[in-house]
Amino acid sequence: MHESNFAVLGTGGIGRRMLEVSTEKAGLTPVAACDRHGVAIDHDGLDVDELLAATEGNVASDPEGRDVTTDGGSASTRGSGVKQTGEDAGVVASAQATATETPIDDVIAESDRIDAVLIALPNFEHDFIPRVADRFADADYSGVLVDVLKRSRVIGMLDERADTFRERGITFVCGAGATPGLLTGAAAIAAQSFVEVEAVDIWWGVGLKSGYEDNRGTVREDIAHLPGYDIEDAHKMSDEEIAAVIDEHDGVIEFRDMEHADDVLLERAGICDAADVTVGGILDVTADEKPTTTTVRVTGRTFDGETATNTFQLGDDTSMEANVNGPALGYMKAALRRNRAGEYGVFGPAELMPGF
Ligand SMILES: NC(=O)c1ccc[n+]([C@@H]2O[C@H](COP(=O)([O-])OP(=O)(O)OC[C@H]3O[C@@H](n4cnc5c(N)ncnc54)[C@H](O)[C@@H]3O)[C@@H](O)[C@H]2O)c1
Repeated sequence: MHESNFAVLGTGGIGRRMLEVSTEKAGLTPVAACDRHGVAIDHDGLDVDELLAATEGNVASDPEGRDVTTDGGSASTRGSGVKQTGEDAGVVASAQATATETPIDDVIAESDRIDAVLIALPNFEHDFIPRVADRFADADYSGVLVDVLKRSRVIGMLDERADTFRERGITFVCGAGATPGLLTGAAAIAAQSFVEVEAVDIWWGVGLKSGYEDNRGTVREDIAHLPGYDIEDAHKMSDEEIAAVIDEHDGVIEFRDMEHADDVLLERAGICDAADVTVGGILDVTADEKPTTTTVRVTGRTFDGETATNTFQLGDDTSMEANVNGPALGYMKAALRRNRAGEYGVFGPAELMPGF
């Protein structure tokens, strides 16, 4: 088995769990992790237990540009037990980390010794992740980049960079979380029974009571999918305003017709038209139980003229973190194999599945 090392950009709700899950995957050593305020790098392998203990209840997820104090908490989060700003916020609380104003550049400076980079950064500017990828390419990084982004429009921005990635020897896997990611891959497999796919319906359920504090970033981004909001609104809203939206829905928010990249990722793999894909779901921050079972339905026509629906469901006891991070690391391993074989460019999760 090949041993590979990797870095995590962003140690928020997702990135922290990425480090934790990686300790259960074979042949992966985390060697770098950063957030907005700090960076930890150890080419012999980070002490994940220490890093997780130091950052427990201490995620530096303060969205850029909002009013924050420097005394240990934004006005809105002080007293909530979640330390989001200030000198010891986030990864710098770990003995392995140092404070820095250039966390991503600090990882890039070491990237000639890093096989893969998992990007678990927020997506409040659509081109943020593509621009981060540019910085790696500009530094002549050669290796794997994986993101867990959600928005359809970002895939095209990455595609525009595919030639550069190929020149540099970068294998980029985009949209490799749960949805898009795990569920997109499941749809690609379910489609194999058919010669023509008519519809792909993705319906997710997330119960986030105990995980809410750690996943404020994701909840904020989800609110941008509600009618009347966009990501700029969600970015600028105070924590109180976010809480007010959640309260208006009694803590249970239903989303319809979300701009999730499952659509363009299935189209680019030749499975169906993007217009035939719908994504929606229910987020419940009042309970840990999923409010609805996460289900993928793929309807199509078989070679012998039947129309049928293949259905894939997640177990109700699998958490959002399990369904994002297991697949992200799994797709990273698939990308490492491709990278070693000299396959470079931009790949979606469906392209790493059986072909159509
Ligand atoms: N595809 C999926 O199924 C799925 C599911 C959940 C979350 N996500 C995505 O995962 C991403 C992360 O979500 P989260 O809940 O962990 O967010 P979060 O706000 O908790 O964490 C973001 C992290 O990025 C760091 N960060 C922000 N700007 C930075 C910068 N300029 N330089 C260095 N670090 C920076 C923050 O300090 C924080 O550690 C989001 O984009 C979200 O959409 C995808």
